[in-house]
Amino acid sequence: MSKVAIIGVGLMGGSLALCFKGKPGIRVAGYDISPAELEKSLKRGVIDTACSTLEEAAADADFIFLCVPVGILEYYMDKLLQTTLKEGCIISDVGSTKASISKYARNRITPAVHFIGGHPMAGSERSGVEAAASHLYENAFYVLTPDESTPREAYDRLVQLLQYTKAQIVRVDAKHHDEIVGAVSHLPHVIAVALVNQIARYNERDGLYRSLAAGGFRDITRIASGHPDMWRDILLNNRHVLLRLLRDWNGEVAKFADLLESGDGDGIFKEFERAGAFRSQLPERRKGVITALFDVYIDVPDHPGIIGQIATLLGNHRINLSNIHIIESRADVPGVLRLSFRNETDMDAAIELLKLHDYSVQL
Ligand SMILES: NC(=O)C1=CN([C@@H]2O[C@H](COP(=O)(O)OP(=O)(O)OC[C@H]3O[C@@H](n4cnc5c(N)ncnc54)[C@H](O)[C@@H]3O)[C@@H](O)[C@H]2O)C=CC1
Ligand SMILES: O=C(O)C(=O)Cc1ccc(O)cc1
Repeated sequence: MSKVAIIGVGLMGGSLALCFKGKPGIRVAGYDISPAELEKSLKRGVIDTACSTLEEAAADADFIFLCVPVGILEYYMDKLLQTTLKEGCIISDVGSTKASISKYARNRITPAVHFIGGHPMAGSERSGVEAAASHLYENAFYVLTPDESTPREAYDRLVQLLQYTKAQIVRVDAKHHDEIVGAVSHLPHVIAVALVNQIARYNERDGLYRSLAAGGFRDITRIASGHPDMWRDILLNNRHVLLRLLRDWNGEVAKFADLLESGDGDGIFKEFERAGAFRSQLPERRKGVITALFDVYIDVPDHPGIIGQIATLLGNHRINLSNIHIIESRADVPGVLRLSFRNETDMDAAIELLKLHDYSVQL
């Protein structure tokens, strides 16, 4: 029997637990600071055992996953190293930054146990065990950051366990991880928050801003709704990288201001052309560090109750919708409904079902 201990059974920890629970020879124990969250995860069948202390969860564990906010990872690392751990135990984490916790662990870990940092690059703006899902990591990248002192055997053992997540494991140096993830995840979150706050300020003078920001603006700024506690910790932890990235960002914005000031249409054209060319090379339909929504559009006759019918149809087939939005609905024009799913499997199942019920579906 292998024991897996999940410390912090929220969105990420709960999703990992769901991947492992019920697998042959695995028992999942959970610990959380919030007894209510822990009770919820036990009721939902996310963990086998709810532990009231960290020590109880860690005792005899073969794997321990720290799934708590980045700001308290070091505290838990210290606490774990003060308890009696099983020989060969692997401690990992799911924190969004990797350099500081890896360095912290390297300086303290004893030879009998191992620390291998991890970052499953999938998630959402939601939090808590209610949002946990066994498919969260499917087809996503899962970064592991072992260093030269990590025994091959321990790394392989962790990779083998993580096969249950169906994620693609990639090995990356911890500092390199923080630079890249800083650029493709942390910086976009800062920009989204700043942009939303800029518009919110204008809206104080004129409420039309909020009305016209519906739809596309709302979609492209979805990540601004991330959990403030979690993002405070991430940004502070990666602040040296972010300060550099923000200086570069200021440069990009200043370049646009210059082009506008000098009326340089050719320059503006080239900026869009360059961005479009790089963007077209980005992998499509692959889970990245910012969650993609899988959208389909269907023409719907304008009659009351249609949204309910579609939602019920999908619900009856256990297809999870993440959003539903009417794009056009006037008495004389057929409406277009946009259905958003969190993964390709749900989207494909929905397309098949809707076509079967004679809806006209477009991607
Ligand atoms: N939310 C996301 O999309 C992603 C988050 N991460 C990382 O995963 C980690 C966890 O984030 P989420 O699962 O999203 O958060 P969450 O809020 O859903 O879960 C965190 C859990 O930790 C518990 N917790 C908080 N303080 C604790 C403490 N002192 N002791 C024990 N438990 C405590 C909370 O009660 C909660 O159940 C963070 O380090 C975050 O950076 C990584 C990838 C994606
Ligand atoms: O909401 C989204 O799409 C995210 O960006 C989720 C997320 C948050 C933190 C991470 O370290 C990785 C992914």
